[in-house]
This record gives sequence, C-alpha cells and structure tokens, in this order.
Amino acid sequence: MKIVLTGGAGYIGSACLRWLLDHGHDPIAFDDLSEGNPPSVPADRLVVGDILDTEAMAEALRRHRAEAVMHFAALAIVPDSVKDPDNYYRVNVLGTKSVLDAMRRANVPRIVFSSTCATYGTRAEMPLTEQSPQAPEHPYGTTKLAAERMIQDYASAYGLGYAILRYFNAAGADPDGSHGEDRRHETHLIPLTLQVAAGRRPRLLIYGDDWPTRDGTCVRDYIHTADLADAHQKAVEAIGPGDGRVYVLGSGHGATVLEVVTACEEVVGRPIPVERTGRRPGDPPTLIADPSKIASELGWSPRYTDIRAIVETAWRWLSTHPEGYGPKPGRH
Ligand SMILES: NC(=O)c1ccc[n+]([C@@H]2O[C@H](COP(=O)([O-])OP(=O)(O)OC[C@H]3O[C@@H](n4cnc5c(N)ncnc54)[C@H](O)[C@@H]3O)[C@@H](O)[C@H]2O)c1
Ligand SMILES: O=c1ccn([C@@H]2O[C@H](COP(=O)(O)OP(=O)(O)O[C@H]3O[C@H](CO)[C@@H](O)[C@H](O)[C@H]3O)[C@@H](O)[C@H]2O)c(=O)[nH]1
Repeated sequence: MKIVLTGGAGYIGSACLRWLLDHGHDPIAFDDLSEGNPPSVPADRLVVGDILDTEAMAEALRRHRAEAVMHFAALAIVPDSVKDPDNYYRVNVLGTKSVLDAMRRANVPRIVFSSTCATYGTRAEMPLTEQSPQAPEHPYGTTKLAAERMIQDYASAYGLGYAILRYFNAAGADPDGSHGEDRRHETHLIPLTLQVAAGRRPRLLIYGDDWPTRDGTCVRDYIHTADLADAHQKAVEAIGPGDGRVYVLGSGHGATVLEVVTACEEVVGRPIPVERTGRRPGDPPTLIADPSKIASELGWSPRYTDIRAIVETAWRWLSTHPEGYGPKPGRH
C-alpha cells in the first residue's frame, strides 16, 4: 500500500516507516523536521513540509498516489502543553484538521491515528480498555481527544475509514541498534536513565516515591516501537471503506520507575545514580493497557513483554550512537 506518514521522521513514525518498507509497503514521510531526524529514514522517502499547509500536504498525497495516511505528527510533551497550549491546539487540533482536509482533496480513503492513553486521565480503573472513560487532565491529552473526535466526525460525514491507536509508553530501538530515540530535549524515562549510565548526565531524578503503587514509584506500560509498527501495519491493512476502529495499544504489563532503573542497571552492568524528588505535575500513578481487543480482532500480540529486553535495544542504540543522528537541521 502507498502510505504517507505525517511525522514520519520522528521516533515512532520513522520506526513504522522502516517496518512498512521491510514488510512490502511503499511509505513516505511528510515531516517539518521540527523534531524529526532525516537520517532516520531513506532520503528519497522524506518530504519536508508542515501539516498545517493543507495544499502542500494534499500535493504530497497526490504525488505519492497515497492510499492511506498514518498521522503521527504532533507535539507530545505533557508539561510543555500546560505552558504553551496555543502551540498544542495549533499543531495537534488544527494540524489534524488540515491533514483530514488534505486527504479529502486528494481522495485518500483511510487514516491510522496516533492517539494516547493520556486521553484517559487519572481516575479510570486499570487496566484501560477502549471503553474506559476518557477525561484528559492536560492540554496534550485534550488535543489528542479532540483529534480523535474530529476523525470520527469526518469519517461519519465523508465516509473515511479509520483506526485510532491509543498507545502507552513507546520505548526501545531497532533490535540491530541502527536507529533509535534522539530528541532535541529528552524527557522520557528510559533514554534519560541510559544517558546517566553513559555518563552524559549526573543522575536520574525520580519523580515521586510516595505513589500508591508496589514500590511507591509510577507504573507505566512500555511498548516497543517494533510492536507499535506491527500494530500499524495490521491496522492499515484491516481498514475497509467506511470502517472505524479504536484500539488501546500497550503490552499489558506495567513496570515501576524503580524497576525500569534496575533493568537499565542490569543491562549496562553498573549502578546508576538516582535522586528521589517530588511528584511531577500531571503524572497518573499507574497506566496499564488491556490489549485484548486488538489481539482478538487483528491478531496482534507484543513480542517485547520484558522491560529488560526493551532496554537492551535502547542501550544498543545509545551506546553505539553517542551523538544520536548528529546535528539537528531546521529546528524552531
Ligand atoms: N512517545 C510516546 O510514548 C507516545 C505515546 C503515545 C502517543 N504518542 C504519539 O505518537 C506520535 C509520535 O510521537 P513520537 O514520540 O514519535 O514524537 P516525535 O516528536 O519524535 O515525532 C513527531 C514528529 O512530528 C513532526 N512534526 C511536528 N509538528 C509537525 C508539523 N506541523 N508538520 C509536520 N511534521 C511535524 C516532528 O518533526 C517529529 O518528527 C505523536 O502523535 C504522539 O502524540 C507518543
Ligand atoms: O526523569 C524522569 C523522567 C520520567 N520519570 C517518570 O517516569 C514515568 C514515565 O515518564 P515519561 O517517560 O516522561 O512518559 P510519560 O509521562 O508517561 O508520557 C509518555 O507516554 C504517554 C503515554 O503514556 C505519551 O502520551 C506521552 O507522549 C509520552 O511522553 C513517569 O512516572 C515519570 O514521572 C522520572 O521519574 N524521571
């Protein structure tokens, strides 16, 4: 299938693009490089552009004769969204509207959307299913929920097929260590912990050890990017005309912050300095998926269910690419 991936030079988008190439599809990335890395995808598969430019997006869809869009492009850091909601509503909500309008102009019949478990809020019961009530508690989650609703409204009015995938915590790198996570400003637990292990940061701050969890630190469901990519492939292949699907997408297993640090110590073979500090605003204590719907409907199951195996891939990338993908172009 000919597929355009918005945000396809980013961490998850580029992992999906490489996966789709390896599995017989014809993907290209459409990315403004505000966070993406050109070396993460083949040069002839990258179109540089802004999703808010509807005509540029439509032109890329027409030129590639796209049969599907995977919409990854977004701003996705919770505390930044609290400080700068203007930018989050612009890129995540108006940007999604622009992508949908470009798809209508270019007659593209299906979309797979990157949503998030951050649309649920802190009060839902664990594990989370597609039926759990959505009540986001920060602008990032609100903008992602607004984008979900917009896709569903466009689908019922204009006959679009869609799959909404609510991911949990994306983690890991390509198993051969050739590609991985490289952001301008890293905030995610596993890369930060491994950067401390590599001597690039003095210590890891642990945000809260008094949460109501088994060791007092937050529990998250870490899902490897290869498992995310596999789910995207299965979802895009399953969407029929006018078909709408929603799936939660996690491994079904939770790890605490301290368990992640221990896994990192086991993988790198030495202790990692940590400092316990206060809770980070907006953090829910526990987020765990129940992925049984995507398992039964699409035959998806995660290959990475052990946090140590996920960390091993991330360490292979980080320890062999201390500069990541190198200098970042065009950042704003
Ligand atoms: N990382 C996670 O744990 C996680 C979890 C749940 C959902 N998600 C969602 O998955 C998607 C990808 O996340 P990621 O971690 O790969 O982030 P990322 O920042 O690495 O990727 C986002 C990409 O979008 C591009 N982009 C941003 N604004 C753009 C614009 N206006 N026009 C074109 N391109 C633009 C960036 O350059 C970047 O390459 C996001 O939609 C995010 O909300 C991520
Ligand atoms: O230096 C750090 C960084 C993180 N944490 C903790 O580690 C856990 C995981 O944090 P992080 O890796 O920042 O991920 P989340 O805040 O859970 O958010 C990610 O996962 C969400 C889905 O759960 C996505 O929607 C977001 O885009 C993505 O950033 C949280 O309990 C944090 O408090 C620390 O203790 N110290």
